[in-house]
Amino acid sequence: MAKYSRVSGSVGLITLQNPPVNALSAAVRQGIVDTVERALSDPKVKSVVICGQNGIFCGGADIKEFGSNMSGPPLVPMIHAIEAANKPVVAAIEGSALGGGLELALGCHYRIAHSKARLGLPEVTLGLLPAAGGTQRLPRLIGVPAALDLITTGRHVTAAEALQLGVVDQVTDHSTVDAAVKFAQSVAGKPLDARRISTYPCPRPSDLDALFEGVMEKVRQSARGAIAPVACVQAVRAAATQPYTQGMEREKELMATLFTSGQARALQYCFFAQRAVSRWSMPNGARWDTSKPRPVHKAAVIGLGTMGRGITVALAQTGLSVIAVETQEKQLMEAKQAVSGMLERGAKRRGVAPALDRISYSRDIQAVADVDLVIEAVFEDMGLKKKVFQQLASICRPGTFLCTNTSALDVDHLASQTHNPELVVGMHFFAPAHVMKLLEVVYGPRSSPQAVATAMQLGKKMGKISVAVGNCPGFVGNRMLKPYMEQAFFLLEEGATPELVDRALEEFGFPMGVFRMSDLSGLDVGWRVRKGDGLSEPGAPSGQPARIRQGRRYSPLGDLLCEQGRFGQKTGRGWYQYNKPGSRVARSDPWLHSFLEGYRARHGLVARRIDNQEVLERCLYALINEGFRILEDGIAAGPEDIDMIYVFGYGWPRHRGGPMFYAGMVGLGKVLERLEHYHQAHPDVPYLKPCSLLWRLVASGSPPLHKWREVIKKLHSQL
Ligand SMILES: C[C@H](O)[C@H](C)C(=O)SCCNC(=O)CCNC(=O)[C@H](O)C(C)(C)COP(=O)([O-])OP(=O)([O-])OC[C@H]1O[C@@H](n2cnc3c(N)ncnc32)[C@H](O)[C@@H]1OP(=O)([O-])[O-]
Repeated sequence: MAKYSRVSGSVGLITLQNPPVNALSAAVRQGIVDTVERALSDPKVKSVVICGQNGIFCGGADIKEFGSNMSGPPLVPMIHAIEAANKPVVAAIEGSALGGGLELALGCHYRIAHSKARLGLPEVTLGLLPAAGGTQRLPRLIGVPAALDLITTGRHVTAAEALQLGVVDQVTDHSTVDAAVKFAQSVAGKPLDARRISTYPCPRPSDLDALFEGVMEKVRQSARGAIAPVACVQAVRAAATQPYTQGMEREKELMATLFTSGQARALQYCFFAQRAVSRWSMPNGARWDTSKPRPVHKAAVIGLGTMGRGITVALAQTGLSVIAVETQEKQLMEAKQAVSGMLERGAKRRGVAPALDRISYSRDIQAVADVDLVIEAVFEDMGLKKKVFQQLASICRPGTFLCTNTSALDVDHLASQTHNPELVVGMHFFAPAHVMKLLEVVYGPRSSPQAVATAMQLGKKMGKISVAVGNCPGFVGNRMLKPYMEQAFFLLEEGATPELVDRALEEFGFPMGVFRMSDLSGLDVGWRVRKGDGLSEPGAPSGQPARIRQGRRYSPLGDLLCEQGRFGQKTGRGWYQYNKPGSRVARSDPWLHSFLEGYRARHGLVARRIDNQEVLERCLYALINEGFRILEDGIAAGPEDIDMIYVFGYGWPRHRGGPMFYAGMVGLGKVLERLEHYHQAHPDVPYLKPCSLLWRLVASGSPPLHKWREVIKKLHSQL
């Protein structure tokens, strides 16, 4: 919908009306066509202003319409009509002008933005490209390199940067509509030919081919198999090499290749899933809209190791006052320095003052007596954490929320160390905690909805994608990682190499394969967990490490490397070799290959040829199968929760939607059939045994993902 009014006597004011972001739905597009026609035919109107209701210009095309048959007037001719108008049209940009919203503004003759506005063409993040003239008008307005940057990254720019780039003509700190109306009056009657961007020649950088080859190479590398960024470069190239009309044809052609692609569906699924996970629910019926968070003004962090420091920075950057506690003097001094450095670098990047004064440091845990919420981040040892929770329970004032950053330990067991287990939840950050977007908020059976609501709200305040999950070993992310890693180890036993497994996973889109990731995070981390699970000790009478533990197949490969001090990057040797401890460039290690051959010979294993498909099916389907068990157990409320955890915390390629979305794309029947196939081949690997929820979904015709919750609900009601 678009509202029309005449203001200041001679200005036609068109207001887009489609809350919350005035997306260009069919009704809004029709409204624009009608109101523009009205303004142009109204003799009293000398100029026109287009603005958006509720302080936001336009969030672009209506993404919700993409899944259905698009109706209503198409965008391209609608914008052409505005550009061709014989009266000046001024866009008054407040809040956001994104995607089709910015393309609409680029069709206008002038653009006035509020200083707090954000502008951009983020279509590439939805697996698309700017298909309403953005790839043809923006390069003509701001030049090819700048346009390539905005279109291939999809990043939002501030009004100040937009002015500097030439995207907008004026920036105001006051009412943008008033400024735009005044401006529109000032340009009434002035010639417009020089303001029709599509008629501009596109500046041709002298080294055009070299520029595009360079950008294409960079884009292909960072895209990791995503097709939209490549198409964006091709579309802008058309702007630089062809007349506008042909360029628009090329833009349309390329968009057609993307619009129905699986990647576009995956990325648009992620857009909505990212927002859906904030609408959390718990098996006991507590929900986001019925549980009121309690405000947190003062927080504390206990333990200033790597995670504690990152959490302190993330909290301080929200403007909260933070008490950072570390009992070891040396560790405290190092932490102070590290935290200040992280805050200063972050502030410089964001162009704000560092929140150094928000943090006070102490060696005495008594200092946290008066805070609203505490996050414990001491060493991952249950004994130590229990002691800290007992101390906090006696020190903190009544009602203080006690949160733990444990990545796998039993949150409810820690809650038992206090008198108020309802105030205890897990807040599982991912390293580096001030950078990684994911936060698993872990509720135990006694955690109160208010504790979960407060932790979720604090997560949002820290700019995190917070996902509420139930308490179980490894919660969601690490629990699914176990079968994934286990399969990778088994594949090495059967003939694969770390290079082959990692290459298959990186070609799938992961930034790092499982073995390079293991070398980065340290093989000793997993070793400690396996020891904790009582898995990594006993050897067979033959002296050979047993390959059956706790009644299931087990691969001691990781343990054997750790026993030789091969912890990965930190020791310069792991699954790969590195120039020196701490260096990051992985090189194949002949020692590792002969070690694997020796290991297979000792265990009577015969290496066989393993291809990428088997690597992907075994590693990813085992992980997905555990995802179905997690849904069955009610640990995660829906597939979106699992998918956002893997996209934001474990490097699952966003253009593949997430493990559960991917399973739907592959076909649940196919996933089930392949798991059965591998389980028959490896009956001693329970993680490959298809989960009953998967059977049930396939039996009910493999419903689309958004219908899974109904099947899960029915399953729980029958349990
Ligand atoms: C031809 C053309 O070339 C092409 C093809 C296109 O134009 S493709 C489209 C390109 N546009 C985009 O990529 C911009 C997408 N939106 C955003 O980046 C953000 O929304 C925002 C504008 C910066 C506001 O952020 P926010 O934090 O204040 O609120 P929110 O929670 O994010 O959003 C509030 C609510 O609005 C919904 N929403 C937001 N943008 C939407 C859109 N473009 N279409 C439909 N719904 C949208 C969102 O799902 C949420 O719904 P619900 O969860 O409440 O039910």
